Parts: sequence; C-alpha cells; structure tokens
Amino acid sequence: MRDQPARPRSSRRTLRTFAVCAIPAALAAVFLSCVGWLSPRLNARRIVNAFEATTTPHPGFRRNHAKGICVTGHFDSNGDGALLSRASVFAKGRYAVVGRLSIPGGDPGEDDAAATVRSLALRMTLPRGEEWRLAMNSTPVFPVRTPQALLEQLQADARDPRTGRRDPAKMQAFLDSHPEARAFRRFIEQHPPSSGYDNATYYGISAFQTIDAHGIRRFVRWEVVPDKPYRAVDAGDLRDPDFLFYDLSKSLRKGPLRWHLFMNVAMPGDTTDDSTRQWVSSPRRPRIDAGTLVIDRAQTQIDGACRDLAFDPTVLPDGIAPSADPLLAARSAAYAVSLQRRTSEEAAARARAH
Ligand code: HEM
Repeated sequence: MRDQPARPRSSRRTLRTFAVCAIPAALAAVFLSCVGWLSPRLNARRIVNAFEATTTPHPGFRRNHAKGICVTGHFDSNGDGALLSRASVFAKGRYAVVGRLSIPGGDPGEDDAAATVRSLALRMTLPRGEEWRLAMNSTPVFPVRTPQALLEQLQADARDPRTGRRDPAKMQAFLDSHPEARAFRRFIEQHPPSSGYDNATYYGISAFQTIDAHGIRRFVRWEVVPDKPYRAVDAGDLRDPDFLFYDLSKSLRKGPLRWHLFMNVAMPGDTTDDSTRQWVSSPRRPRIDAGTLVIDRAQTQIDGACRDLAFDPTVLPDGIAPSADPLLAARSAAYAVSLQRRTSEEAAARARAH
C-alpha cells in the first residue's frame, strides 16, 4: 500500500488555524448561548441587561429599585388569616421583619420627585426555618402582563449610550402596541403619589393561592394599608431630592409606623394570572385583616440588614402558593441575577480596597 501523500503545508496551516480559532470560538458560542447572550430567547439576564440599559452603571446596587432604605420591625398576626391559609404566619403571634422601602428605577441617586410609585419589600421570619418574602408597589396593577412585554417596555425606555437620551417615539410605539398598559397609566394619573413612604398603600399586585387547613385553595391579592392617612405629595415636599428618606426618619423618631395586611379573596370571574387587571371593588368581596405590620427602625441600604436580600416573591411558606401569573417566575429569576451581579461587584470593590 502506498503511503498517503503528505498534506501540503498550507492545508496543515489551515487546520491549525481552525483548531486554534474555530474550536475555542465554538466553545465560546456554546458558553454564550448557555448564558443567553446569543439566544433570541427571553431569559432573566436579557431582562436585567435591559434594566441596566435604562440608566448609567451603578455597580453594587439593585438593577431596579436601586434607591431605598432598609427597615426592621415585626408582624403581629391576629390569627384571622388562618381562615384562608394554614401558613404559620397566620397563627396568632409576632414574627420578625426585615424590609426595604424604595422607588423604582436603576439610579440610587434618583431625585425622589421623579418617582410616581413607592415600594415596600418584606421578609418575615417564620417558625421551622420558613420565610415569607413580599415585594409590593403602591399601584394595584402592573403596566405589562408578560415578561416579553416587560422586555419590550424596557427596550423602549433605554438610553442611547452615546447621548444618554431616551427616545420618546420608542415609548409611544410601545404604548400604542400595548393597550394593557393603560390601566397602570390611568391609575398613576388619577392617584398622585403619597407624601411619604409611611402613608402609602402597598399592593402585592399578582394573585397568589392560599391553602387552608382542609386543603381548600383560594386566590387572593394582598395589600398593606397604612394607619397614617394618605396625603398627596406637594411642591414643598418635592424641594428636597431625598424627602422620602428624611420624612421616614422624622416619622420614626416620633414612634413606630403601622400598616394592616389585608387579604382580598377572588370572586367568580376575577382573573388570577394577569397583573394588568384590577379586581372590581365590591362590598361582597371577602376581605380579611390578617394583622399589623410594625416598622420601628431604619438603616441605610449600604450596611442595613436588607442589603444582601432579594425579595423574591416566590419565597413562600407552606399554605401560600404562586398563581399562574407569568410575572412571578420571571421576577424570581431576575431578582437572583440582580443579586448575583450586585453582590459580586461589591465583593470585588471590597477586595480592591484591601
Ligand atoms: C407585580 C409586579 C412587580 C412588583 C410589585 C415589583 C416590586 C419590586 C420591588 C418592591 C422591588 C424592590 C425590592 C427591594 O427593595 O429589594 C423590586 C426589585 C426588582 N424588580 Fe420588581 N416588581 C414587579 C415586577 C418585576 C418584574 C416582572 C421584573 C423582571 C422580570 C422585576 C425585576 C426587578 C429587579 C431586577 C429588582 C432588583 C432585585 C434585587 O436586586 O434585589 N420586577 N421589584
């Protein structure tokens, strides 16, 4: 048998070039597509990237609701929630709370006057190692129904990296193609934001399921209603870009702040998987006051107890379960990506400082 003729030099070079460049490139492509950068598929990283594109970089801070304050206190459960749910949080008793009050947006230096929404996140520590994490806004509806629509909304809100400007035409096009966002805008137009964090009502927005001691499931939406009466923000408040923080500190110096946790039960015909649609208010709707949230201390978010927490709304005790609202799973994944990014940036900054 004749020996195979030796490969010409140029063909060997081509093979070597292929091995050196193409194989690592292929491996990189596999890696990038695994982390979602080349995939047109929707995933949490793409959504968090889109949040980042709406502002300038702020390493170490939350990718949304970047400006906020840590708070601590407790939840005094009055036992009435047990009518709906076997969750340990509804057994009469006191449960420790770490929370965070914030405004939406990715800039931790945002002027409070720019915020039309106030937000409250809570982690309740329960018996047997359970927790209940809640993240609520001061609107009963969310602008979009699906994670895909949220991505489109964020892309319409992105800043041009060269000019730092947003394109109002893009937002208008988004709004024209998403009529479901009108309910949110209408609510904002008709309800001026509260003068403080302490006189806002906070809504869970998404429906959840409660499971009672007999295994009966019901759909509920919760809201946290302040004892302090609502007052609309006025021109005097708006003069200070941090008025929400200073107002809260001033209120806490006078004593603890209180809200009641109400559980509203779905009635026939209510949608349970659509955060853009509000349930009609009806005197026939079952509504249970499950107890009092008491906040008695605030700390900065730089070193307070809420710093490294992600208030993932799918962290629930036995007796409460998510609904089919598609935003819930997306939030769980996006909060984890945001937490991972901000904590690793903070660790890197600390390492550089040493
Ligand atoms: C019912 C709708 C929603 C409500 C009520 C809500 C509320 C909140 C609140 C209160 C926070 C601040 C939590 C804190 O203080 O640490 C927050 C943070 C955040 N939200 Fe949402 N949100 C909603 C929907 C979404 C969706 C659909 C996404 C994306 C899929 C999203 C992405 C984020 C991210 C990335 C953060 C920062 C998380 C962190 O770094 O800890 N949110 N949200």
